[in-house]
Order: sequence, then structure tokens, then C-alpha cells
Amino acid sequence: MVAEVLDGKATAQTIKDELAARVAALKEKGIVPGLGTVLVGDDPGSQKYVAGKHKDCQEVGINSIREDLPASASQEEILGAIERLNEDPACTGYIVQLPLPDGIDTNLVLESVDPDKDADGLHPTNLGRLALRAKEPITSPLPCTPTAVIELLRRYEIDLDGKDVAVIGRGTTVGRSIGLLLTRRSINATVTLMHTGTVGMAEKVAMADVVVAAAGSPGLVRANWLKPGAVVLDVGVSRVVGEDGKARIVGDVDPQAKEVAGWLSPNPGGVGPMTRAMLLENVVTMAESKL
Ligand SMILES: Nc1nc2c(c(=O)[nH]1)N[C@@H](CN(C=O)c1ccc(C(=O)N[C@@H](CCC(=O)O)C(=O)O)cc1)CN2
Repeated sequence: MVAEVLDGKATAQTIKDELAARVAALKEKGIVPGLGTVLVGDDPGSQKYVAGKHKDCQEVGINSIREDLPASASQEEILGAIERLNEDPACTGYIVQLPLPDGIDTNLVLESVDPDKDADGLHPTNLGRLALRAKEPITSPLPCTPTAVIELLRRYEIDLDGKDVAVIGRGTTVGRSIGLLLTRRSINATVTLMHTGTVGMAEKVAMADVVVAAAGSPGLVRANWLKPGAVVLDVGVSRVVGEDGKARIVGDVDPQAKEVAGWLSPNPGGVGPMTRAMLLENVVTMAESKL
């Protein structure tokens, strides 16, 4: 068996084309959506992701606003940037690029974002709504990587109803919140959330119809763990330097998984570009809510 590809890059392009039409309609009504980013420090990955977000904005017609701070920025300086974006009427929504440098209280920073401008869906108010509203439709912003996974599967018409989903990784941006989304009444999956303390990970993965690997541990998920035909989403991102001295991205899933899985999202080219598309979608939806 050779797995079919869940092409996140192509799907994200389709979504961006759809968003460009929605942005044009907003502009006709005098509303120009604006995305803000707060980037602290010089982590090459974060710099690349933020640059990608601004390029995406340009592509779909969204204004973008940058708050770039040095790695030495104090907590107060970061909170100052947050305050400026909270107050800026040109900023519809914004994100604080994670991770923040050591010594910065990430929770305090995320809690200082105006929940109505939380394009990342990571403010406790928005995560709380996700936790509490299991049945009702949610109109507040949702975290981008979890929605990226679900939207990618939806666009490929892969139904999650009644499916067993193994999620590996308990980080804020993916693992913790994807379980809440997947178990919503409208999606109806059953989730096993695994982490470094999990005993018997291979056996649990072997029972899953769908595997979401978001541990950031290169090659953690072995091909021989997978149920034949499983749907595999490789979300974890690690930058490794090859023998040629060049840095490249490696996912959590053993490349041989393509011989066992039924569907596989590549990394790069899978959930990453979809995450960026979901961020734009959040901003456009926030702007439309002002109509
Ligand atoms: N505030 C947030 N910080 C972080 C998040 C997040 O959702 N919110 N997630 C990740 C980084 N991330 C989004 O910010 C992200 C990661 C990867 C990509 C992406 O498009 N990757 C490309 C490859 C790009 C490359 O060559 O390096 C791909 O997968 O094809 C976009 C966004 C941590 N921080």
C-alpha cells in the first residue's frame, strides 16, 4: 500500500483563494481586515513562520502589522506591544508567536491578549468556550493547528464520526485543544491523548484509525506501529542539521509510514500551510462579525 497524500499546501492555496474573495467583499463594505504579529527574539523557525504569515496576508488582501522585539525584551515591553495591538483599530486580530524566550511568562502574555482579537484562539476565554460548548456552535476563534487538521480531513472527505484518534503531544497549540475539538458532538471522534508519560504508546497507536503526531520528536511514530490504512497527520516540527550542514524540517512520523498508512499528511507541506490558512480564516471571520 502507498498512502494517498493529504496535500496541505494545495488545500491551503484553495482556502486562501476563497478568503481573498471574502476579503474583497469586506473591502466593498469599507472593512479592511488586519492581522498583527508579535515576534520576540531571533529563533529562525519563528522568524520564518511570521514572515510566511505576512506574505499570506498580502496574497489575500489582509493588512498586516508587525511588532518585532529583541530576545532581550522584558515582560513589560512585550505587554506594551500587546497593549498597542489591543488598542489599534486597524488590527482585527493578532498572534503572539510561540515559543517566547525563557524567563517570559507565556500564560500572562497570552492572557493579556484581548479575547476578541485572539486570532490564535489561545486566550483562556476562547479555550474555555471550546471546553464548555461541546454541543453548541462556537463563534469565538479556535486554535489554528487543531482546526487545520480537521479542515484538511474535511476537504478530503475523511469522516471522523466514531473513529478512534490517537493524539501524541500535550502542548498548548495542538495536543490539549485538538481533543476538545475532535470530541465535539458535530465531529464525534474518540480520542486517546498521549505524551511522554504514556505507557504502551505503540499498542495504543496500533488501535487508532487516525493518528495525529504532534510531539516534536523526529521519527517517534514508527511505521510498524500503525494500523494498515490508518490516516496519519504528521504535525510535529523539528529542525535538524543534515550531514551537508543544511537545516531541514523533520516530522514525528517515520518516512516508511507511507507504506502502511492509507492517508498521510507530509511534513513539510501538510498541516503547516493549513495552520497559516486557518489563522487568516480566523481574522476574516472576526472582520465579518463586525458587519
Ligand atoms: N502563536 C502560535 N505559535 C506557534 C504556533 C501557533 O499555532 N500559534 N504553531 C507553531 C508554528 N506555526 C505557526 O505559528 C507554523 C508552523 C509551520 C508552518 C508552515 O507553514 N510550515 C511549512 C514549512 C515552513 C519551513 O520551511 O520552515 C510546512 O509545513 O510546509 C506554519 C506555521 C509554533 N508556534
